[in-house]
Formats: sequence, structure tokens, C-alpha cells
Amino acid sequence: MKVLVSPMNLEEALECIRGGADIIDVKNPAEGSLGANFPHVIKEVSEIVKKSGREVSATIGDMEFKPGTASLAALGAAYSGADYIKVGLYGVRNEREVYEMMKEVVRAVKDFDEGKKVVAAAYGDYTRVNSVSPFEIPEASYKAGADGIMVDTAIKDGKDIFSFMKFEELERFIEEAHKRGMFCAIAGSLKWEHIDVLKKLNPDIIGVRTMVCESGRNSSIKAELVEKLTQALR
Ligand SMILES: O=C[C@H](O)COP(=O)(O)O
Repeated sequence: MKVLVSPMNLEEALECIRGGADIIDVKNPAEGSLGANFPHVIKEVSEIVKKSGREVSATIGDMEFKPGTASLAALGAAYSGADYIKVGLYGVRNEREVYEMMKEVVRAVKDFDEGKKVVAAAYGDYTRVNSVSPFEIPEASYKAGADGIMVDTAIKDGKDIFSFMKFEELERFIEEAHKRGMFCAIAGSLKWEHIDVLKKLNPDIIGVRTMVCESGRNSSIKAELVEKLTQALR
């Protein structure tokens, strides 16, 4: 299980590297759950992270159903150095829209570099934001050529993914990815008390920020906490 941590700047990215995170996921929490950061930040972080032999991810935002906007943002993230490009399907309402959106994002990214990985992200608390259900994304994402799928939470109010999806549902979500040859990531205000259940679920990737911040999502990521997490998952 790889550990993805979401820093918002270079300083935090260095803490992630020191703590042993596998994937450094550049994000801008001020712009939402999967808020996009600036190209220059992604580029600066990528240059350092790649020297450490780790992978870089970037979120392109909690997107409306705008395949043109999403594909252009995805190309920007890929060009700036991200190995993984995560698309928040926030304003996407159904399977057809997931397919339309992901198809254009995949095309933009893979035309630039076939080796980059595209990830479709749904929200476990989709009913709170009138978004598409996580179970409507695996087939459409696969058909669109995405490499992975993930769930996160849209509203960061302390409620974690387990408040919205049962263990069996998360297990099924992971299976839906695997049976189509995609990888699967689980995120959403994960907490220390979830370590055992995460080990049981064993997704390919877990994604965190709040858990490794010194006091809440808007404070700073600390290397000691990242290290505590990577150790706990071993
Ligand atoms: O991709 C992972 C997210 O950054 C998770 O953030 P969070 O742990 O604050 O919910």
C-alpha cells in the first residue's frame, strides 16, 4: 500500500519526503478538497521530489462538468511534472458525463506523455454535493482509458470516508477498480484509528493530509507524523 500525502508548498513537500511518503500530491486546500495548485508550485515540488526517487501527483480541482477546462488543466499538471493527474468529478452528475470528462482528460495527458497516470476521483459524501456516486465511475473511467480511481470526501468538516461508505462498499469499490486493471486509492479525512481497517482493505494507495498536519488541515504537514504513518502501515 503506497502512502500519498498532499502538501500545498515546497516546505511541506520536503516534510513528506523526510517522512517517507511514496507519492507527493501537490494540492491547494484553499481551493477545495481536490483544489488545484499553481503550475510553478507543481514544477518546483516535482524537481525536488524526483531527485528523491519518489512520484509526484497533482490535483486539478473539484471540477465542474467541463471537459475542455478539465483537459487543459490536466495537461498543465502533466507539463508541470506530475506523474499522476487527479480529476475531482465534483460537478459531474452521471456515468455518461464521467466518460466524456475522463476521455478528454486522458487524451490530453497521454498525447503529451503516455507514461503519465490519470485518476478519476469521486466523493464518498456525493449526496451532500449532488455529485456522481463512486459506483458510477469505475466502468466509465476504464472505458475512457483512466489508470486509476479514487474516493475522497468533498466537504472537509471532520467527517471521514467511513461515515459515508461502509467497509463492504469500500471493498467493492476497490474490487471494481482491480477487475478492470485499474489501481484504487482511498482518502477522506482518514484518522489514526483507521490504520487497522485500512490494512484490511488494502487499497493500492491511501491519501492523507489532515492526519499528518500538526493541528488541522490548514496547519502544516510534519515529517514525524508522515513517518509515524508509513511505519504504522508496514
Ligand atoms: O488525497 C488526499 C487528500 O488530500 C486527503 O486529505 P484529508 O486527509 O485532509 O482528507
